[in-house]
Amino acid sequence: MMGEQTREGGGIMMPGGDQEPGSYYVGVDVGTGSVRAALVDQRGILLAFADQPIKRWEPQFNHHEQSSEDIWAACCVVTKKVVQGIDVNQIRGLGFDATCSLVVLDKQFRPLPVNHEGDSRRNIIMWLDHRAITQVHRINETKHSVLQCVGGVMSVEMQAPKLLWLKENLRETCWDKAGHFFDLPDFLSWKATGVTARSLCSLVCKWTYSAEKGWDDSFWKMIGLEDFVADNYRKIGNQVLPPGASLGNGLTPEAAKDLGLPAGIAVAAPLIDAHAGGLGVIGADVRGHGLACEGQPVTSRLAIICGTSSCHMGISKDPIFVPGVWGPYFSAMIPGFWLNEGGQSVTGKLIDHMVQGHAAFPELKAKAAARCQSVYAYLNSHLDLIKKAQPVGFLTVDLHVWPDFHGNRSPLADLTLKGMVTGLKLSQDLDDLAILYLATVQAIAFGTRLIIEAMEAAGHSISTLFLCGGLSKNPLFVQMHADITGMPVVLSQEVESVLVGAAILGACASGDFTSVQEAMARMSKVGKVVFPRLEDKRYYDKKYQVFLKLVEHQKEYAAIMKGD
Ligand SMILES: Nc1ncnc2c1ncn2[C@@H]1O[C@H](COP(=O)(O)OP(=O)(O)O)[C@@H](O)[C@H]1O
Ligand SMILES: O=C(CO)[C@H](O)[C@H](O)COP(=O)(O)O
Repeated sequence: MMGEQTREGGGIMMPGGDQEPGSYYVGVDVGTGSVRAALVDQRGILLAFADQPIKRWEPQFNHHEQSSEDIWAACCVVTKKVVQGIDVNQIRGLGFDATCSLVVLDKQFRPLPVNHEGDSRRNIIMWLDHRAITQVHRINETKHSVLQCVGGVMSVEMQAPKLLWLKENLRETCWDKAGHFFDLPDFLSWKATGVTARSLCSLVCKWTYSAEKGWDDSFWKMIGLEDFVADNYRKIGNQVLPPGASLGNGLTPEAAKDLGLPAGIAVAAPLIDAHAGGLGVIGADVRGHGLACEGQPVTSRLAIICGTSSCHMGISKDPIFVPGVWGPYFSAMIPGFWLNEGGQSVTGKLIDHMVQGHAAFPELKAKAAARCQSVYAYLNSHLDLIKKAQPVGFLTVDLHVWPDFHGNRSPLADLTLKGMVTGLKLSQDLDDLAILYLATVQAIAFGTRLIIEAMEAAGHSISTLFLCGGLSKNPLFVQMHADITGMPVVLSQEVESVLVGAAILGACASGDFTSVQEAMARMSKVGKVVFPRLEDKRYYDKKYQVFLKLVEHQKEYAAIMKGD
C-alpha cells in the first residue's frame, strides 16, 4: 500500500514509501481560476496533485472570457505532473469536470471569437458572464414550461441566453461560422476522445434538455433559436450520455501524447465542477461521527461546493420544485436521484474583492508574508486577537453585509440585486479590514441559510452539510456555516474532493466499479466534522433578521427611485 503522503514543492504531492501495483485514476478539475489534476487510488486517496492558473479576460463590465486552447494546455501540464514517476499502465481511467462555461468552435473545431474584437483566442463565454441580460429577460417573459425546471426563472449564467446573444450580436463573425457549442466539461471530453456526445449533466442543468423528454423544440423556436431544431441539435448535442459512462474508444493517441497518459484508457462522460464536488463528498460513510444524517437517507445531506461561487446540491427520490432554485434535474449528479441546485454566484470572489479592495490590504499582505501565512490565515488569527473574551462572530454586532454583488442566483433569482454594507466607520486599519472580512463571510453563510430554508419549505429535509472547494480550506468560513445554519459541517478526508469526484468518474468509466454509488461509497471519506456553537444561536438569529431586512430595504430603495 502507499505510504504516508507528503506535500512537495510546486503544489505536487507524491507518495512516500514503497509502491504496490494498483489501479489509479486521474481526475482533472477546471475551476474558474485554475486547472487542477490528481492521481487517485481506488480508496479515493490523492497520491499526487498539481495545479496551474488559467487566463481570463474581462474586456468590458460583465463580459468574462477564456480560451479553450489555454485551458487544454493547462490540463496537459497538470496531468503530466501528477503521473510523473509512476507506471502509467496502472492508470485505468480519466475523468474531467469543469465550470459550466460556453465554448464555441467552428465547423473544423477551431476556436471562434465570442467578442467584438474578433480575438479567436477568447472563444469561451464564462459562466459568470452577464452580457445576455436583455436576452434572458425575453426568455423569461415566454414563461415556457422548461423554466419550471430552473426554479421558474432562467439565469443569465445559463447557455440559452448566451447563445441568443451570440446570434444577435456576432452573427457574421461567430454565429454563422459556428459548428459546435460545448459546455466546457464536454469540450474537454471531446478533446480527449474525439467523441462529441454531451454529458447529461451539462445538457440538463444548463441547456434545458430533459433526461426524460429530450430537447423541447417549442422552446428553441419560441426564443428565436429555431436553427438548432432544423439541424436536429447537431451543434449543441444530439447524443447524450450519463456522467461516468465510457466514451468511444477512450483516450485518442493524440490526446494521450498531450496528457502523458496511455492511449485507449477509459475516459468518462464528465460533470460540471459543482456536481463533481457533490459526487466527491455526498456518499461518504458517516458512521461513528455523531452526525444526524447517520441512519437517515442520503437525501438529508446537502453538498456545498465553495470556490469562486458556492453551489448547494440537494438530492431527492421524487422531483421537488423549489422557487428560485435550479432543478429538479433527474440523474444530473447521482444516477436515479433528482437534483436541486441552489447557488451564490460570487462567494470566494466576493471575499477576495472585499479584502483586496480595502485600504489596509497592502499592510495585511506584508504582515501575512512576513509570517509565511495566507492573508486569510492571518486575518483569522487577527480576529482571534481582537475578539477578546467574546465569540469571534460577535465582532460584527453593528456591521452587516448583503452579499449579492453579482446579483442573486438563489433563492431570489434576481440578477438586479446589488451588494450592501451597513455600519461603516471612518477607520481604515487592519482591525476594520478583519471585521469587514468576517461580516462578508457571515453574509455568505446567511445566504446559504436562506437557500436551505427555501429548499426545506419545498420538501427537502436537510440535517448535515458537506463542504468542499477552496473556501472549505478556511476554518472561519466553515465554522460560520455551521453556526449560522445550526447544522454540522462535514469536511472530507481529501481536501481536494472535487478531484475525487472527477476520479470517481474515471473509475466508473474503467468498469472497476459497478455503479457511481459504489464508487462514491468506496472513494469518498469523512475527514473532520465541525459542529455549530448552539450557544450563539440567538445572536445569529438576530443578525439573520437584519440580513433579511437589508434586501427588503434594497427593493424599497429601487421602488422609490423608479417612482415619479
Ligand atoms: N487556504 C485557503 N484559505 C482561505 N480561502 C481560500 C483558500 N484556498 C482558496 N481559498 C479561496 O477559495 C476561492 C477559490 O476556490 P477554488 O475552489 O480554487 O475556486 P475555483 O474552483 O472557482 O477556481 C478563492 O476565492 C480563494 O480565496
Ligand atoms: O454554475 C455552477 C455550477 O452549476 C458553478 O457556479 C460554476 O460552474 C463555477 O464554479 P466555481 O465557482 O467552482 O468556479
